[in-house]
Amino acid sequence: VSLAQAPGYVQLNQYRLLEPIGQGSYGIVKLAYNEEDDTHYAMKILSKRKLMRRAGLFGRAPPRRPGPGPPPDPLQRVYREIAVLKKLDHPNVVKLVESYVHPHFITHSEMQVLDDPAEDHLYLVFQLLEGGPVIDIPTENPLSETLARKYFRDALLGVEYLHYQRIAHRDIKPANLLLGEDRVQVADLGACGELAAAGRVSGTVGTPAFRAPEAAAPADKYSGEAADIWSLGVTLYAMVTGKVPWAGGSAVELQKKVLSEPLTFPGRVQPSKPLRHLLARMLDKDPATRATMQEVKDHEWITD
Ligand SMILES: COc1ccc(C(=O)/C=C\Nc2cc(OC)c(C(=O)O)cc2Cl)cc1
Repeated sequence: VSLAQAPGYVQLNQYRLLEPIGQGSYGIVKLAYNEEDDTHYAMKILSKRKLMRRAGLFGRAPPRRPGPGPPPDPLQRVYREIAVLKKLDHPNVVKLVESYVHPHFITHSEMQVLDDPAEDHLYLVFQLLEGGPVIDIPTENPLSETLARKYFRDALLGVEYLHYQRIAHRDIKPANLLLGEDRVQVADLGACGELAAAGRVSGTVGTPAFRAPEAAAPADKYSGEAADIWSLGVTLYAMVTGKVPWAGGSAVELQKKVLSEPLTFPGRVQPSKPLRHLLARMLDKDPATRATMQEVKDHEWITD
């Protein structure tokens, strides 16, 4: 692996790293040009140091959680994410092309992983979805219900596939619904958890405005599928109104609003009656009575 430092750009093997196209708590995503196949890709660059810091692992072993939750070591979690991504194959889930942890090749099972404690970066190469996120919120120009329905149907199929593979996404939001050749793919399994484990491991993963009210509840009440339905509901609300239903304040204050404030449709955008009904069913604060994936798929606004 050559990180040839030519003037102005970084080269990683056959990939030339170009401008940043995505940024988040996970790290950064850069446009990358592959000289071998004359094709552009999305290169997600993770910093091991940042991962360790976010997990507060410096210096002490993490408290071992009971049950099969995701491994606490964030590096192991990323390796697990890579292994999961390599096994997934669905038109509405992002495709991992290859991954590097510069500079030595260590072959783990069927994937090539570079590992070297000295180097801080971990590189994940994805097919480029040139349209980027389906919508950037907040915006005064939300999507029409027709366009939102087209994109949301794709997102539903992608999430249903993850649930079928016993995976909860746990961070669904517009930024993770990417638009490529006229279809939407679900991205970022960085927060995902096995449904079996997710049933017990609630914790505060994901993004506060999109996080289900029960995410702060005792872990036994938490269901990965129901939490994903909630986040899909907030995402659909954002696609058609241009904003999130509850916002502002600290994460704790926001969590309180999500738990206590009713769903409203202020502002000039009044969604259609069927859509308001679907949103109310997905944003039911009680996960036990919230719409299931099947109910959403069969809803009149979706099947229209
Ligand atoms: C304006 O044009 C644009 C074209 C493409 C993008 C873009 O791709 C952004 C993020 N991409 C990703 C992020 C991921 O996680 C956070 C993962 C993952 O880990 O699954 C995969 C991808 Cl691809 C942005 C703007």
